[in-house]
Amino acid sequence: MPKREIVQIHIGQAGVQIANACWELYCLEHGIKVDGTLYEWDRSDDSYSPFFGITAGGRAVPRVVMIDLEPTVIDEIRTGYYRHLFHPDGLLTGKEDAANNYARGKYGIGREMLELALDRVRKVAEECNNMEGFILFRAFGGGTGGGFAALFLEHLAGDYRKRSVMEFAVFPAPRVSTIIVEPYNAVLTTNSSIENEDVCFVMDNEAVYDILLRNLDTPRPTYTNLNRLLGQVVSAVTASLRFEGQVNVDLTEFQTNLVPYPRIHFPLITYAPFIPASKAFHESLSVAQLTNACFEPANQMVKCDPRKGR
Ligand SMILES: Nc1nc2c(ncn2[C@@H]2O[C@H](COP(=O)(O)OP(=O)(O)OP(=O)(O)O)[C@@H](O)[C@H]2O)c(=O)[nH]1
Repeated sequence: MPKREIVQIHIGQAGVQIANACWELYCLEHGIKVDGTLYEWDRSDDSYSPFFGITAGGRAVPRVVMIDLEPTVIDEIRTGYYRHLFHPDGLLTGKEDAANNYARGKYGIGREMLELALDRVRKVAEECNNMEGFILFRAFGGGTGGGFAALFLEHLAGDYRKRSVMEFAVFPAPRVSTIIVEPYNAVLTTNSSIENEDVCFVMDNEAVYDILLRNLDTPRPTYTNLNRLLGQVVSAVTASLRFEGQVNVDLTEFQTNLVPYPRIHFPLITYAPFIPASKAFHESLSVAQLTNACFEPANQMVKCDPRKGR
């Protein structure tokens, strides 16, 4: 039986910038160089195979499609450090963004991009032998991440009915926001997420910002810092999909274990330990300490109070 294969889809500015951090980390974890060649190819270790395909020439190619309605963010990848890693067909851009407008992303310019986006996903999916599902990354508050992604998800769920869809989404933060209409976009897009996805992990920038500020000695966190931390969390969540071990699971098991009712599928992520680089070599932690830390509100990736149920 071939190993499971998972296609990752990054939508909108936030989705694509998080992709930078995630794929950088996956490459480091699996010993893959910036051009896709492997540092030491141990044929018995195929832990990269859920996320990377391998060409006849021995190069690892990420199973990924990145979609944005405007070109600048993806152009940075096209010209950046990892430009040789990604398949050019997996990078899809339009000319204008959705201007933070859900309707523009869903019914306006987003609609024109839909067929092409689904086609690119189909191309990646057809190269798999045992595709298990999709992992989506986006921001609920953007016009592209909210509106276009909602439209895209409806069609994706229709085309791949039996495949799991898991998502990591940036949820609008309660107090800091760059876009005034973010809450509207998020509410509108939540419905598509409830209907068309199996599990959706939400994170908010305010919570991650506070973690960087308080626990990781980062005085002025930038999007790169936020995304690297999110990348770390995504890597930890997906480690059990990639590496062999007792907790090796597939995408459907995530759903079985974490989702009590199909429509209530927004697990809260907490992470531990957060240790700044300066202290990393001086700390030792027990399982009990780590477990307790996971129940600390300061370690949550979303600003909310679970005791109040919201
Ligand atoms: N964590 C993180 N959040 C981001 C990043 N870029 C934007 N955001 C957040 O994403 C939300 C806005 O969504 P964007 O992804 O910028 O918008 P979009 O989906 O590209 O939509 P349009 O710009 O309207 O086409 C805001 O809450 C931003 O704070 C990023 O690189 N990392």
